[in-house]
Amino acid sequence: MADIDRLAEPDSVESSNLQAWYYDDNGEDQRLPHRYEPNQPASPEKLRDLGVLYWKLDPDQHESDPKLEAIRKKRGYSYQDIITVSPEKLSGYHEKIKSFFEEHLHTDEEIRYILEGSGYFDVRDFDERWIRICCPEGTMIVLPEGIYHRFTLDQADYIKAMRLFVGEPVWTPINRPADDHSSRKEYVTSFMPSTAVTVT
Ligand SMILES: CSCCC(=O)C(=O)O
Ligand SMILES: [Fe+2]
Repeated sequence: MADIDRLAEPDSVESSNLQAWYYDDNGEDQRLPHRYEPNQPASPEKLRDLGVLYWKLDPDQHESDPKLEAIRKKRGYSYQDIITVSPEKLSGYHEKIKSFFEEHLHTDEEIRYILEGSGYFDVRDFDERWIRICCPEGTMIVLPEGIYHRFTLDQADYIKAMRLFVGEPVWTPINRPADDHSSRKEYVTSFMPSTAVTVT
């Protein structure tokens, strides 16, 4: 394997220290962890099967990180900017926070690298359950095109994240229902177990 491929390889199921769990929809503040009692962890295999990729990186190195460079090059991430989400830093904070938490998909990958603070991405599995992915500082996460998801801050109310994109960025959310959208159909065909083609 070439060096760049090796460097750009997502964290493996074995090496992952990502925390994810099934979301207890108990009506409480979205910023709370929403773990079941007892907790129901979602495994790295499960996230892999849903097409979610992640890396643990060193945010102190983000301006000159060979690993980040390798990921950008390998995956064609030509665009990057930095977004800070907090009541003080983000204009239109209340509307944006609300729209981030509406269940939606995108016509491209959603790529975020958490430089400071923390938050939660929730992704839908194929049994219609939410999986909450804890994203502390240093987490780089890729949600595949067409996956239903949402984002919330946690109770610290602060995240600073790098947003990456292939080409000119399109941040538009397509709210659910979007089952007939080509990005959704493509996602379902690629990742939903019952539609996977078995060759015997
Ligand atoms: C973690 S970045 C803030 C959220 C966001 O940009 C999004 O959900 O699109
Ligand atoms: Fe999104």
